[in-house]
Amino acid sequence: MPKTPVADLVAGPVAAGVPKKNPIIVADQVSRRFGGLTAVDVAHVEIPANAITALIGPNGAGKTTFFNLLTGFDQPNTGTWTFQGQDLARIPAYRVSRRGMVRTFQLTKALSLMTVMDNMLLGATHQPGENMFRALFRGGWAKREEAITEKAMSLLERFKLDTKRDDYAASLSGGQRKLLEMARALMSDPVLVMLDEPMAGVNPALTQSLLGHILDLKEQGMTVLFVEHDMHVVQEIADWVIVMAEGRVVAEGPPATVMSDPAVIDAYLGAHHDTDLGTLSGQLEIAKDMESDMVRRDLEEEAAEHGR
Ligand SMILES: Nc1ncnc2c1ncn2[C@@H]1O[C@H](COP(=O)(O)OP(=O)(O)OP(=O)(O)O)[C@@H](O)[C@H]1O
Repeated sequence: MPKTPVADLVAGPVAAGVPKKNPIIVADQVSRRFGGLTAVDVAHVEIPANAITALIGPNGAGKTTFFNLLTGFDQPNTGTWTFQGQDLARIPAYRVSRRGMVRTFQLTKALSLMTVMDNMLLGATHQPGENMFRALFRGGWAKREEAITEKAMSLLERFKLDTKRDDYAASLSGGQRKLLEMARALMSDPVLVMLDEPMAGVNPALTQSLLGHILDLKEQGMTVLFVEHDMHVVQEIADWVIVMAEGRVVAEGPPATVMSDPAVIDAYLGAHHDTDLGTLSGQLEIAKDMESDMVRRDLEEEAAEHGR
């Protein structure tokens, strides 16, 4: 899948907050404070439709909090945003997903104790317009269930998880869990897929396959917004990169431009004074550090969850 040319994405000079030709999300003055800490303070940002956008930034920059706000899992102190032109601020998460905006999570303990197939069927409850009671009253529940199961099977085949359908999600490897999260998200035919660190905890054998699946989403007409620490991944698949630091959007642009932007280098400087930040390889070194941190945390959490 070729990268989308910058000229097709932006409707102004490349800079933080630049308007997009075809924005799927437009956010204004979005802030979230935790006590005295301002975790998110985004003046204006637009996410381009039908493209893959990476949201990057040092640890604690506010990326996950911003994701949580956009998807209704957290409430802002101030701000408004639209999704496909519709006001979405303060709409609860389950309604957000019905409108076609889904996100992935690390699988929670409860979901780990369900089978792979049950996880998929759970994803279907977020179908746009889907409502169990409505389906029952229409008398088409059995048919509907059959169709949902078929859809789940075909997605599991696509993600090479079909042989695991009756296994508990807890028994999957870190990478397979990521695939399951993505497959589950697709059960609701989303317009926008938001992936929070899709590569964290994924071993190299599955990395290429995951990248391929993300590129496929774009090819199928979906928009992808993902948080990622691995700059190799960002370089490889992102059409556009948005950089957050201390809650703000400090830079935006195509991957190559952003990586050499002084504001981005400054944003990463705090924790890494010794690294040569003037070069891409220096930045990649930082990214690898951060990634291994994420991988370690992910593995520790997984081990703690399973009492291993
Ligand atoms: N529920 C919370 N209560 C208090 N502080 C929080 C809460 N959630 C996030 N924070 C703080 O808000 C800031 C932004 O955190 P956030 O997790 O959004 O950053 P991030 O960019 O996603 O970081 P990372 O790359 O490490 O995941 C951090 O200082 C964090 O400690």
